[in-house]
Amino acid sequence: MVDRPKKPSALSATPGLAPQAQINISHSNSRVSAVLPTGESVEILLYGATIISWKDAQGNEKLWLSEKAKLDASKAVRGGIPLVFPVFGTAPDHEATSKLPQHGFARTSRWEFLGKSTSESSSSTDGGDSSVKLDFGLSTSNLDEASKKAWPHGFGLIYSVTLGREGLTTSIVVRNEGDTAWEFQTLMHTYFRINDIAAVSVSGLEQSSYIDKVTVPISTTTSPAGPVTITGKTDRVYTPAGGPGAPVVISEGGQNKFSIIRDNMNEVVVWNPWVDAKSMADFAPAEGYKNMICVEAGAVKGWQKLEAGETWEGSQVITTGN
Ligand SMILES: O=P(O)(O)OC[C@H]1O[C@H](O)[C@H](O)[C@@H](O)[C@@H]1O
Repeated sequence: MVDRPKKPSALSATPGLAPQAQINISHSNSRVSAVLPTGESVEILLYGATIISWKDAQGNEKLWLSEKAKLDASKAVRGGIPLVFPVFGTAPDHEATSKLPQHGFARTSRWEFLGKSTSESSSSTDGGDSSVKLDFGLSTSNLDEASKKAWPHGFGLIYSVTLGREGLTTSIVVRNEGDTAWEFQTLMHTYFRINDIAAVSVSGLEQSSYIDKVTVPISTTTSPAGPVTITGKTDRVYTPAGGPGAPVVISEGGQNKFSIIRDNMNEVVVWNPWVDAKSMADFAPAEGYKNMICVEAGAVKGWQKLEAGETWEGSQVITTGN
């Protein structure tokens, strides 16, 4: 027997063979998932291009998903990261979008998976992909007849989900593919999973103007100097004073859990339905409002206008831990 003290053992010794992110298409071509060699993972429904799971290397879920969320394309998903476009809420006074359902059609339309556009390899000795980017597309031709009729504009969206070891980035490119100008709003409706809402605080929203959608009538005010805590039904549209580049941080028990920085998304919506969750048919368990907080990056105050042929891009970068 030949002794081979230096037999090749590590794939990472050969850069071309470094472990890659694994992409899997499942559930009759209706879901896409990606797993990094280090174990982080993300799962996306083509229905709405809704991210329904994001786990760290240890398998800990980062997003809250209702136990009664519909994942069969019958209703917008309650949890994960639904994508709002071209209207946030409803806009009865904005004629061009007034016929659309709450939060528009992007979250209830079937997107196309455009594939893995890039992956980055780590240069460290453990080798392998340290991130992977998945692209999804939606354009006028993908819409059902009702949506086309309600919003008869030529458009194209590319939504990119980048899974990394440190976090998750979502970005959207909006393009006017028609021959007249139109306006839109967009938002990434992230449901963060937390253990106990009573221990959660959100910083980065201090001394910022916000619209309070819970008061009757809706009011606009400026937040105090301290971080935001949630002690009842909360539905606010903040324009953080620090601008998109200043992090909005969700802490629990004094520990940073998530940090969000934004590009071109000037607003941050903070939503927790509190005990109203009990009257939402797809919200389960009813006490689940204690385990979630929506902190949503968006461009939702006023409208983004695109002339024919123009594009707009917005994104959020979510990192975990300190
Ligand atoms: O129930 P949905 O249509 O998914 O909306 C859920 C929530 O989305 C946003 O956070 C809005 O600010 C809320 O007013 C709304 O209740």
